[in-house]
This record gives sequence, structure tokens and C-alpha cells, in this order.
Amino acid sequence: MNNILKDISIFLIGMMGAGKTTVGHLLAQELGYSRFFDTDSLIEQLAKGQTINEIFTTVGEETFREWETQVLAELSTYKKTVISTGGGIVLRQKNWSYLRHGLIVWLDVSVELLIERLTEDNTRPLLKDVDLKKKLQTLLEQRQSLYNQADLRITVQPQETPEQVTKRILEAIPSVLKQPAIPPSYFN
Ligand SMILES: Nc1ncnc2c1ncn2[C@@H]1O[C@H](COP(=O)(O)OP(=O)(O)O)[C@@H](O)[C@H]1O
Ligand SMILES: O=C(O)C1=C[C@@H](OP(=O)(O)O)[C@@H](O)[C@H](O)C1
Ligand SMILES: [Mg+2]
Repeated sequence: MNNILKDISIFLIGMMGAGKTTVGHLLAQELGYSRFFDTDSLIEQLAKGQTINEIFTTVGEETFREWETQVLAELSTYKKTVISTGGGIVLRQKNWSYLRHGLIVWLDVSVELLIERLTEDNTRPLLKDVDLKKKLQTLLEQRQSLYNQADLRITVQPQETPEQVTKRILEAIPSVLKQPAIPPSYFN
């Protein structure tokens, strides 16, 4: 796999609860990539240990988005790295120029499944004190066409484990990697 990937990095995108953070870890292991980063974790470090909830409360979403772009810009210079992003990374056009440094994989998960995963979760500020189903539907409507610009779309089924999702990503990667215009065998 690494031969085909040529050490390029992988960016996971998708809705909150899609499994980007969970699957990213596993994917890095399976690829033999020594580095895995989660943009939210790095932003929390940048904010001296504040949680994403606290960051939204203290500095607001706009500043969070600014930090998100800064972190992504830095990570985009890395090779051989798996990067799990926050669900809103697709919103800024500028972020796409950084995401395009690697292979972009969209974990596509139905709203029903997202609700199952996020009902008991209070770590996501945008989902606090809202009608969860309505909010997720609205966010997906706003973002779907953006997520769709990924190189690879993995539609996750309800019973699929993170390990199975990881395996499917690995199997699908070769289909989206550009073949060299002139095959290496031509030069033999
Ligand atoms: N394939 C899966 N099957 C069941 N639960 C999952 C799966 N992937 C992730 N989860 C769970 O869903 C929640 C959200 O996962 P997370 O990786 O944080 O998503 P994201 O980073 O995309 O917001 C977590 O509780 C995680 O354990
Ligand atoms: O979708 C979003 O706008 C957000 C997604 C979150 O990350 P996850 O997608 O990992 O939950 C986190 O960046 C923040 O709460 C905002
Ligand atoms: Mg995450």
C-alpha cells in the first residue's frame, strides 16, 4: 500500500460523530504511518488545555475556525501522516488548498446513525441545547456538497466496526490514486 500511496498523507473529513477520530488512529496503524493527528486535539493544546467546549465559550467559533486553519496549514506540510479533521473544516475555501496536499476521505454516515452515537455526548458545542436531529440535518444539508469534493467517499453502514471501516478505506484507496502517465515498465 505504501508503495502506491508514495507516503502521501490522508485527511479524514465528515460530520461530527462520523468516526474520523476513531478511525484515523487505526488507519495510521494499518498504513504503518507513525504519525496521527487530530485537528481538535491540537487546537486544545494550542489553547493551553481548554476543551473544544471551553474554546467556543471563551473565544467563540470564529477564532476556533482561525486556529483550525492554522493547525491544518501546519499539518499539510507533513507526509506519511493521517489527519482527522473537525466536521466544519470543509467550510473555509482556504482549507481546501491545504487538504489537497493529501488524499481526502469522506466518512459518510447517516443522520440516524450520527444521532445514535451523539445523543449521550456533550463534547460538541454546536450540538448543545438543540434538537439533535434537526441540527444534524441542517448541518449536513449545508455541508454535503463540500464533503462530496473528497477524493474518496466511504458510506458507513450501521453495524460496521471502526476496524471494518478502516479496512474498507484501505481497499478503496488504490482506485482513486492517479496512475503515472507513463508506466515505470516503459523505461525498463
Ligand atoms: N464504526 C463505529 N461504530 C460504532 N461507534 C463508532 C464507530 N466509529 C466511531 N464510533 C463512536 O462514535 C462516537 C464519535 O466518534 P468520533 O471518532 O469521535 O467521531 P468524529 O471524530 O468524526 O466526530 C464515539 O463515541 C466513537 O466511539
Ligand atoms: O462540525 C463541526 O463544526 C465541529 C466538529 C467537531 O469535531 P468532530 O467532527 O471531530 O466532532 C469540532 O471541531 C467542533 O465541535 C466543531
Ligand atoms: Mg473528532
